[in-house]
Amino acid sequence: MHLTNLHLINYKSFEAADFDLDERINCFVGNNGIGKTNVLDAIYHLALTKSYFNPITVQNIKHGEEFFVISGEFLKNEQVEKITVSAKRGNKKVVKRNGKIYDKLSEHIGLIPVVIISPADRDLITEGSDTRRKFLDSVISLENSVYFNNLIKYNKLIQQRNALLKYFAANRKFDSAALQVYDEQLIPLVKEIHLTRVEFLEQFLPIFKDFYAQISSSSEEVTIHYKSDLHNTSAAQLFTQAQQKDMHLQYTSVGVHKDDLIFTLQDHPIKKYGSQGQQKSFLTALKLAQFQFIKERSGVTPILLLDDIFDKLDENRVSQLINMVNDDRFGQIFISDTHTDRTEAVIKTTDQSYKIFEL
Ligand SMILES: Nc1ncnc2c1ncn2[C@@H]1O[C@H](COP(=O)(O)OP(=O)(O)OP(=O)(O)O)[C@@H](O)[C@H]1O
Repeated sequence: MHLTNLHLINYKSFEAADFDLDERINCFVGNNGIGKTNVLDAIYHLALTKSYFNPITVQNIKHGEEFFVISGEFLKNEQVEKITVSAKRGNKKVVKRNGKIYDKLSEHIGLIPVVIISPADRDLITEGSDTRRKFLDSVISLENSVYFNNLIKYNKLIQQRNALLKYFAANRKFDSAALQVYDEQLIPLVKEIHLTRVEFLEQFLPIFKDFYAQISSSSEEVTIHYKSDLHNTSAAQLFTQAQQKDMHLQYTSVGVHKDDLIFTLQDHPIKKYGSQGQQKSFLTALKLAQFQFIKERSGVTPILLLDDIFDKLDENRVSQLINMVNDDRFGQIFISDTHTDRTEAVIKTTDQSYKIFEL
């Protein structure tokens, strides 16, 4: 699958732009702030119906304009898929597939698999546990709709349970039986979500470690620990034990919405002890493992968006990375970089067709 052309109107910094794309490698080069990342983001937007960098739709409309349109033609299984995403101030976003408007944007997810590797991924290391859970959930959900639906049910029940705890506090009462009605519905969901996460990580971890070893060409030991209260305590016990605390806090303090992933390098948290290059290598390996996982499960090779990829990596890691993507495992790739010469020199070492767009 690949994108053959991309057309933008009033998308972020672009008034109008057209790109006829190469089937393999496309590089967008130019100075800081020129719009390289915006092009990659437009492709992400076409695939996943939202921006990777700014989920607030109106803020993706060019300043002073009323609407944006992104359209692109993908060639998938020898069929053309024309996708259009448009948004007008004050109106809902419209996504069309071959001229037909989707009733629900979620119906589009999965048609065009895309993986982005960007400096913004550092949030996965620096930010709170919800960022890492979102990543974990998005990778699993893409190929497991039961998991996705369980998560939706679970989150709804937690919201309702929290509302009940607030009601108890406001009315100075406590009804353990009413709380248990929620706990009984939550318990099987907690068990399933926890088990799916454990099983997923067992499969994902070796792929991730393998990519890290390739990029770093070293024996630096990296791993991902799945932190969860559910490893040692049953869901039923957890909810019962936390009842008093939850009453006091007025929210549910235990459950799979408190799980986290701990990223380590040589057994130490990478957040505190990893260099910038090691952190970038870690995140790149994480995203490439996501790529591999989606590819294996869906049978479709995702489009790979490499934003500012050469920044902070030493020459050795850059060349390892390029060696890796110069492989039949990968399909169409988009790269953004500030240096035309550097990009061209690196890309020329591959035996792939490429186009360079100077912005
Ligand atoms: N809604 C918008 N309307 C107009 N301009 C916008 C909008 N949103 C973002 N921009 C502009 O887009 C530019 C950023 O573009 P982008 O992030 O693609 O740059 P870049 O070429 O990747 O830069 P760098 O090399 O620094 O990463 C900024 O100048 C920003 O002001």
